[in-house]
Amino acid sequence: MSEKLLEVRNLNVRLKKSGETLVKDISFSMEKGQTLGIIGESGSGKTMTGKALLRLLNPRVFETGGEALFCGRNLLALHEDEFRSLRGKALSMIMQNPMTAFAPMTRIGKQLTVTLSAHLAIGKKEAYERALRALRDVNLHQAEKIMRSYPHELSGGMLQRAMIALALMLRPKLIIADEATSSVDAISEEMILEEFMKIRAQGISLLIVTHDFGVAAALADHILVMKDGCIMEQGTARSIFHAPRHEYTKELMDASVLAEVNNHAQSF
Ligand SMILES: Nc1ncnc2c1ncn2[C@@H]1O[C@H](COP(=O)(O)OP(=O)(O)OP(=O)(O)O)[C@@H](O)[C@H]1O
Repeated sequence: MSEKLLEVRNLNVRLKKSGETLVKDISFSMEKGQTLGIIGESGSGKTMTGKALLRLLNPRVFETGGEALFCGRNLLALHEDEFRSLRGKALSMIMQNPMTAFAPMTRIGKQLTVTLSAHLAIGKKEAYERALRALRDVNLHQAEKIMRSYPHELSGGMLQRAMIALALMLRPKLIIADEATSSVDAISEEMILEEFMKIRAQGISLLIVTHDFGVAAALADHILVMKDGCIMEQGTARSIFHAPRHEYTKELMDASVLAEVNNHAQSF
């Protein structure tokens, strides 16, 4: 029998001040090893959904309701300490802007080793060796040099890979990736997609937030389509791509194909 990894029930996000609801009682679930793509146009509530699950929304601004059971524990209700020990270890994230994942004034190596030491009972040398291995695993060959570098000394694509290394280091059960390829060039995008494919092959579940049908098509086995904070449709990638039921999904797919063609045309 398949094992539930994440079960989201009636998740909602509201702006405290205006009372506006940005995510409207959405429900979905993920099985172990599954890759789910959340797709929708700008402003549809994809990022809010990912951030709500990771508890990254400022509680002074946003109110989050509903349940998000991760391995049976409600992420939204866990005590801060419990949640912190889960985030990074069992649950990690890859964001659109890798600069937000790293502290700007601390060398990459220090950030990786501190993360490892915070979660595992290992010494400094072991942490250093593991961090090096994690960087090499994502094809960052000059790993020693990268360990000595500050975030601003790396290219966008390299930093994105370093962030993937950081996310993978503790062998999480689930990685939430938000527009992870949006801020890099086409070559880096291709490489990052390859890294995601490797992550999938290791049986780690992925929740991919993207506006790009191409990214979702390359990676996801299940798709959830969002609009105005609601789920318009969800199902296997095959069913969504081959027989979309909703007009909005068709429009999104057409827009994505058009963008792809335009990108291609610009490269000539
Ligand atoms: N800090 C904020 N304060 C108030 N409203 C916000 C804030 N951030 C986002 N929103 C609103 O929440 C809604 C959902 O935004 P969200 O960022 O989740 O969209 P998205 O689907 O991820 O789009 P994009 O791909 O452009 O990031 C939008 O209407 C947006 O204007």
